[in-house]
This record gives sequence, C-alpha cells and structure tokens, in this order.
Amino acid sequence: MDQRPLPAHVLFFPLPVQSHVNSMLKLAELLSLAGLHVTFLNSDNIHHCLLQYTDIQARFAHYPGFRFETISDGLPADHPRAGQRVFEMFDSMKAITKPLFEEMLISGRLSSDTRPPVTCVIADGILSFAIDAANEIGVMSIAFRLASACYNWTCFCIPKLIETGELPFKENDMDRLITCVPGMEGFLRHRDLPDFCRVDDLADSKFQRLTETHKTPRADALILNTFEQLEAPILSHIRSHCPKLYTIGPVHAHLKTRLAAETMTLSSSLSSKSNSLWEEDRSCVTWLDAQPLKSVIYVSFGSLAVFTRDQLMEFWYGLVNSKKLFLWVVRPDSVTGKDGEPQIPVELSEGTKERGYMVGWAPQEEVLAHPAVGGFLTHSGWNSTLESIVAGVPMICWPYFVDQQVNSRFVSDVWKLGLDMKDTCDRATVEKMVNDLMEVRQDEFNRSADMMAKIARRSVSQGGSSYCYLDRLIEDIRSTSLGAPSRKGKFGW
Ligand SMILES: O=c1ccn([C@@H]2O[C@H](COP(=O)(O)OP(=O)(O)O[C@H]3O[C@H](CO)[C@@H](O)[C@H](O)[C@H]3O)[C@@H](O)[C@H]2O)c(=O)[nH]1
Repeated sequence: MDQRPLPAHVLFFPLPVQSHVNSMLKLAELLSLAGLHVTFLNSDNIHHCLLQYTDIQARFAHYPGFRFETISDGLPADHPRAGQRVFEMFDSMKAITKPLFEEMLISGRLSSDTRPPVTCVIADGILSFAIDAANEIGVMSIAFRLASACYNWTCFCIPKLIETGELPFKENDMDRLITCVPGMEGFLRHRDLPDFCRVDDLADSKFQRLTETHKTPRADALILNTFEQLEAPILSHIRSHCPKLYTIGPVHAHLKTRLAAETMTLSSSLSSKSNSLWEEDRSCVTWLDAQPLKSVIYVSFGSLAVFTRDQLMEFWYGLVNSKKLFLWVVRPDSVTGKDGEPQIPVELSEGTKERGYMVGWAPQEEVLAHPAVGGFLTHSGWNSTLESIVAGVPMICWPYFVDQQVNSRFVSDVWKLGLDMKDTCDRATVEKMVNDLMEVRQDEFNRSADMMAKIARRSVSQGGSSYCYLDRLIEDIRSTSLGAPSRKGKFGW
C-alpha cells in the first residue's frame, strides 16, 4: 500500500451571494498563500459577474495550486437574487445544486495527475448538504459561518427561546428583555432577535427555512469571521458546544497583513484587491479627496437590502436636513416602486448634488479608510460592520434582515461604537442621529472606535489571536490530510 502523505486540497463552497463569496475568497487566498491546493466553487451566475468586473482570474493565477470551478445555483439567469427573494436560492440549491455537488465530490473529478484528491471541504455554514457530502466521503468538513458570533449564538438558542415561550414573537412587547440567551442577559430585547423570528406562527416558511440552516451541519470544525477580543463572552458559550472553533477575522484585514508580510519576504507585489461582483465607481474617492477630515457620513446598505421609494426619501431628507456631507451608495436594483419596478427618484439624484455624492457601488473598504469619512450609516451586515471597526469609523445602524438586528444591538449597546435606529425610518430620526454621531457625541464615539480598531488590527498581526488561529487551522488541515487523527467528533447545531 502506498504510504506517501497526501498534500492538502481544500474545496471551498460559499453561498452564492456577493458578501459570502467575497469573504470566502479571502480565506481561500490565505490558504493559497500557505501553499495549500484550493478549488473554489462558484455558482455560474456569480462567476460570470466576477469575470466581468474583476481581474480575478489573473490574480489567482499567481497561486499555482488555485483553481475555480462552477456549478448551477438552480435559479433562472434573470432572477433578482436580492431582498427577500434571495431566500428562494436556499430551496433551489437544495433541489438542484445538492445532487450536482455530491456527484462532483464523489466522482473525484476535482483531482488529476497533478492535483491531489480533495482532503477538506470548507463550506458556507448555511449549505449543510455540502458538509454532509464531505462527511459521506470521509474528508475533513469545516463550516464557515459568515455572520457574527452573537448572531450564530442567538440562532443556537432558538430552541430555548421557544421552550421558554419567548417565541412566537411578541409584536406588542418589542422592548421586553430576553433572559434565556446566555451571555446576552440585560440587553437583548425582542426587537433585537433575527428578523425571521418576527412571525406569529413558527410553522411560517420564513422561520422554518432560516432556522433549518442553523440545525446542521454536522461538521468537524467551525470557522468564524470575528476576533476573540470583540466577542469573547459569546465565543466561550459557542466553544462549550463546539470546541474546534477557529476565529480568524476580520478576514479582510487579515489578508492584507499576510500579503504585506509575503511581499516583504519575496519582494513580489501581492496586494489585496477587491473581489467585488459589480463595477466600483471610483469617482467617489476623488470626491472624498476634496472634503475636510471626518466630515462625510458614508451611507450604504450592502448587496442585498431593498427599499421602498418612501423609505429612500426619508433617508434622503434626513441626510440633507442634517446639513452634513454624505456619500451614498444606491444600487440600481435596491429601490422598488409601487409597481414593483426598480426606480431611483430623479429629485433624489438632483438634490444630492448640493451636499452629497451618490454612486451605484463604491470601493467600500477604501472609502471607510478615507480620512474624510467620519461616520457610516449601515444596514449592519457583518462585513460592513467589521470593515467599519477596522477603519475606526462609528456607525448608525439601520438593520434590514437576518443577523443585522442582533449586530446593531451589539454595535450600540455592547461595543459602544454607534447608534441603533432599528424599526424607525423617518427623516427626523435620521437627522438627529447623523448630528449626534458626527457632532454632538463625535469625540466619545471616535474614542471607542479608535480603540476597537487597534484591537482588531492587533488580532490579525503576528502573535495576535486571529493570526494564531489561522496558523492552527492550516496546520490542522495539513495534518488531517496526512491521516493524523485531528477529529474529536462532530458538532451539530
Ligand atoms: O458600495 C458598496 C457596498 C458594499 N460593498 C461591500 O459589500 C459587502 C457587503 O457585505 P455585508 O455588509 O455583510 O452585507 P450584505 O451584502 O447584505 O451581506 C449578507 O451576508 C452577510 C454575511 O453573512 C450578512 O451579515 C448580511 O446580513 C447579509 O445580508 C462588504 O464587504 C462591502 O465592502 C462594496 O464593496 N461596495
């Protein structure tokens, strides 16, 4: 029998939405940097966008062990894949992508004479079928959950919330404190629960669909895009159920650190480029260059949130009335008119010219790091939250769905990095919060944001907690492919 060690080959499989693909690609690049073979599985739809707007193929050609593969997400080409309709992808992937994925893995066609067989699957925590398939063929399975620890822990506690009668949701008692989520006693209210809990009947398909994604997978280990010092108390609760937990974030900052170190060693020119699926309008950076220090509030609601025209107008009036400068991202597909057609009101783009600048998609990490930006009005998506933390920019949170309700509570009440305007969308509140963040309480928020930014950057520097956890992850993947018994049993949640 051939006893030669098998080189590690990791198959990545993200949920095919912008932010999940983006973060997973960053981790894939980190593992490629460490010399592991990596296959990155994209949906056809996502891969088409990546090829159109980025130099992704050329960039990853730098890593000889890296390869892209594609698979169908089961939806027709013209499906919007945004707003609440993004959840239709869960059903289509279960029905159509799952058997394709299983066949891909079992057939062994991801390996060749020069490419070892897959030894580890790192799948989006939401795609439990991918974890099950990895277990089926006996390779290491790791779930990468791309949301915060505080959200994941809340989801883990859903059975307890039902048992104690906190769910079904109490619409008329939104501010009541919840006491049965360990680590969140004293500040988690009903209104801070993930939005899919807001149903009268727990048989509701929205609730069922989302909770199902948190029951499994039965993976060997879990990766979270967070850092120890940010979510320590919650992480210790998670570890009591899942001891094999790697906290390696913020992944975007981590990649930058490692690429910089690699460049110094090899005198090659590796740099962290955008994995954005849409074309970035860089004219906003030129506009920012002309604005005073910390004078601009950056407004962006991520890649999936969709607004009514009325909500958009309330934000706009609030911003204009605050008399602050603003840079606003309005994705062309993010506004729905009464007839359901996307539309951006003409008066909005005209009125913005006076004290603001509007783009369809911005280079967000660069914008947040720009000295002219002093605040961020965000939907509290986890990547936006981490990017803001690393840049030291205080936030106003207007959570839209899923994890964002929990994240915004932590931003305002636990980390003291900003204000939470959840469940309100009127011009007076927007105006007041913008003024509070950018003027009245500016020093206080800047102080805490600066402090957290330093801690975040330290965690991804050599010797920092995330840096060490990534090294351990790489080591564990390598040793498992060599046949070492790194498994202590599966965890399931
Ligand atoms: O003009 C823009 C606006 C956003 N971004 C990037 O888009 C990403 C947005 O990610 P995120 O803030 O996480 O929001 P969503 O796109 O809404 O992400 C989905 O996935 C996240 C990770 O699971 C969840 O936290 C969110 O709630 C969920 O909606 C970030 O990396 C931004 O830098 C840009 O590059 N340019």
